Amino acid sequence: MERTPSSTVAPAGALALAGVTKTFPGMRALDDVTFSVAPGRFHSLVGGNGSGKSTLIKIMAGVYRADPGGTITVGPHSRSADGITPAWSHQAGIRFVHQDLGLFGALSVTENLLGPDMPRAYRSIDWRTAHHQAQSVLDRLGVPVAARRCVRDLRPAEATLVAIARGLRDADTTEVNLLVLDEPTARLPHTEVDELLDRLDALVADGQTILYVSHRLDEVLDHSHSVTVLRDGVHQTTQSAECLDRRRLTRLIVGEERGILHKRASAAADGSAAPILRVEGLTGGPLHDVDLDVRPGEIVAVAGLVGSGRTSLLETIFGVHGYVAGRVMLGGRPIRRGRVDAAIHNGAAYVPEDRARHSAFHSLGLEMNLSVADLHRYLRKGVFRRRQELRDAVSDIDRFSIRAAAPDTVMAHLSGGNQQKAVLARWLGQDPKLLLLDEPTQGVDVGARAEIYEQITDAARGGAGVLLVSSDLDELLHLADRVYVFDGGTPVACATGSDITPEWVGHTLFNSTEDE
Ligand SMILES: Nc1ncnc2c1ncn2[C@@H]1O[C@H](COP(=O)(O)OP(=O)(O)OP(=O)(O)O)[C@@H](O)[C@H]1O
Repeated sequence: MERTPSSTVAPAGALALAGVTKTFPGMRALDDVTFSVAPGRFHSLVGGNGSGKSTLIKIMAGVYRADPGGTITVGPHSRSADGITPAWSHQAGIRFVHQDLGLFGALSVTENLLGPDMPRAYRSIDWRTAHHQAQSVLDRLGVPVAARRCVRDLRPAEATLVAIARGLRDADTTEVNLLVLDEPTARLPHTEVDELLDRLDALVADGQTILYVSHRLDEVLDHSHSVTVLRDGVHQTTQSAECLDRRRLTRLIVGEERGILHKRASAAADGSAAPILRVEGLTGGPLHDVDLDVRPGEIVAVAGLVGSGRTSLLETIFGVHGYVAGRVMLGGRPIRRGRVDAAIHNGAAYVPEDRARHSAFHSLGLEMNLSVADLHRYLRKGVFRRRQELRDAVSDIDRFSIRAAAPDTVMAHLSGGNQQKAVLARWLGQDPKLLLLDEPTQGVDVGARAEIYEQITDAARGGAGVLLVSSDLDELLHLADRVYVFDGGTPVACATGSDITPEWVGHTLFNSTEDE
């Protein structure tokens, strides 16, 4: 392992990047990025979609090779950025927790923590010692989870803490200089976010350096000591979080010219109009006797904890799943159960939560991903109007601030947030009668978030009904005319207009689960 000369040795736990550049074909993802992080700090790395955050992390992990010229220093270990391998990264004491936690759901916490290092007795596993070892790691790190539990039974915050504990399990015997967390709260219900962040604060108080990637600016501002902002692959600033507020940080991320989110004016729904969506007695899968409706121009939100049936509700309405009882009416007409084509034909559009897996065509170009829901628009007399498709793609790219090298860039080469924007653009461009949106701004940057809210509000203003699932409390408060709280696959409470308050949402969510 290379070492820095003693005069430039960074203190243990510190990170220093100098001149890190990464070029993909047709795209400079990182341009001469230089910044450093002091040891024992909670340091956030923020930036718009496609600004280069993941690329930087992948270089530090040895997944991508940087262009020649840069250097990365972690504690006393230093290496040219184009020479980093996964083995060097591990030896230098960098540990990663990715958004996909990489845990094995069917296995116990102990097995996930110890992996190949499970203690053995004769020819089998010494389970007693294994659970004991795993439990002492969890206890040392203050993770309130029993080692014997099965990972699939953990709440999302608990699972994230177990993934962190796996990264730090050897921190008492080996050097762990840096813990890198890639959007760890993106998939957490808002009720569990504080639990995770409090634990991270405690780790930092014990001296752990954390590099925290997030689009959630309130978390960044409330918990970080310092913040680095990337924009379009260029380092904008590294400064103390104390010098920043939400407005300044937003400006640094999106540039001066982009607006900041404003409160939605008021509900625009026509109370006398017939519902665009009516769900009656819907029962099937986790859903139980669900009644709800959405009127034209109305944004109806569904809140609930993980497992409350929120996503199943949208999937069932869209025909992804069948059901055993009840009915779904779109525009006054019953929709055949389990038929996505019937739902689309009757004006429904669906943006799923896991867009990367369920909605993006990774090997196709961006322009095809945008046009795929309405291909016949481009067919004239049997000829496919390819140029028009590309022109429309250019306009969507501009409208949704999608960062791509070209309109026909392969989808797999877009950043996660840009893939999400593309899927949203695909459906919002259709003028649907009913928009089914599952966590529409998860992983989307602060500038595009405002844009997406405007598009959703515009769709409602144009007469569409919107059924929105969101774990983001601000999003619910900003957009919803009406909120249903789900628990155990059924609505347990509903509030409208000014009755939708953070207290009401929190109280209803917790009380409904306590009653179980
Ligand atoms: N394998 C690849 N091939 C080509 N271009 C790529 C590849 N990976 C990333 N890029 C490009 O590099 C740029 C930076 O992407 P990156 O994934 O680092 O962004 P990010 O800041 O993590 O964004 P997000 O917040 O959306 O996750 C993007 O424009 C992306 O399209």
